[in-house]
Amino acid sequence: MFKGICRETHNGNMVTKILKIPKFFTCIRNFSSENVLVEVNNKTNTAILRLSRPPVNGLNLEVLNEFESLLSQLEQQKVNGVIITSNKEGILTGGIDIAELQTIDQRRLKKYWTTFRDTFLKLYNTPLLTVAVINGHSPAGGCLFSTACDYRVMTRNYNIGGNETQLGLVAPIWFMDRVADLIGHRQAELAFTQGKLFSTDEAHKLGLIDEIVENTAEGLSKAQIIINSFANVPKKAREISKRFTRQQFLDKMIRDTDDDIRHFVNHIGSNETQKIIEQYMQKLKSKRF
Ligand SMILES: CCCCCCCCCC/C=C/CC(=O)SCCNC(=O)CCNC(=O)[C@H](O)C(C)(C)COP(=O)(O)OP(=O)(O)OC[C@H]1O[C@@H](n2cnc3c(N)ncnc32)[C@H](O)[C@@H]1OP(=O)(O)O
Repeated sequence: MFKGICRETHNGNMVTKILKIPKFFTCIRNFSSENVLVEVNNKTNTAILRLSRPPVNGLNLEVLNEFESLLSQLEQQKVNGVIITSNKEGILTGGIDIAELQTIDQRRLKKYWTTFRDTFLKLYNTPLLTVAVINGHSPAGGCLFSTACDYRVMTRNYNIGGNETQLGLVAPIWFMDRVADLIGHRQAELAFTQGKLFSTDEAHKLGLIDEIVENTAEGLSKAQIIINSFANVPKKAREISKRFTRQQFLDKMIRDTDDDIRHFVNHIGSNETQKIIEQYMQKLKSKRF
């Protein structure tokens, strides 16, 4: 017997069921964590990771730790590809859970930012094939994490980009670098100085995303097609090529670790930024944009 976990919503409550599935019939391996649902299709050996942290899949410390650990498990299992999406159509993630930024405790800020960077690096650096199915809004941290994937498809009529400047915050330089890799330096400069969120169409025209899809189902099947298209590419050569094309960015990010963490702690931990964050949270709650 194979044990799987199935999570369903009944009358608004999340219910977790332990399933006993005869090995012979199993086509899904399922090892979800608290905030990230995972299923691996035994036939295609492809994993789908669905962010599942109501209300907006905010990236708090727990989500980041779970995500990083699940990716490590999938690397060990040598899956053929990983598809990253949201369990809630309409929002990939609202980015960093702002509650994590509402502190001047330097040790907490340092811990959060170290984990945030490590999780991004894990995704950016994984030898696995990764496809983001952006099935909803993807501001700030959400956009950043999707740029770490090898390929991005996005459903229509949502927004993606680095909006930090609009909030009175400054995005990390490596987010700017990564976006510049995809859309070019000039467009990245305009985007970050304005804190611009792009529509799906705009993001596609610029190259921030690779393809537009109509809905999550089409996104998932498109992602599988992309993963399949690598089936005949020698695995080792693909992995080394991925590493080589990403090496320069990686080296810079690692070289700048101490400066980046210090800037984050000083920037977010200042009373001035704390006021800005507090005001933004109030606006968000009262929907005054
Ligand atoms: C000077 C040197 C500097 C050096 C480097 C420093 C580096 C600094 C790094 C700073 C980086 C920041 C990156 C980020 O990710 S910041 C977060 C940015 N995210 C956003 O601005 C998104 C805000 N949210 C939205 O736009 C919308 O909520 C949504 C995601 C489009 C969804 O809209 P929808 O209408 O469906 O839902 P609501 O708006 O009603 O939201 C539902 C409840 O969720 C709360 N919420 C939303 N987003 C967040 C969030 N990111 N964190 C925490 N909470 C969030 C919202 O308030 C609602 O709560 P309520 O039900 O209690 O009212």
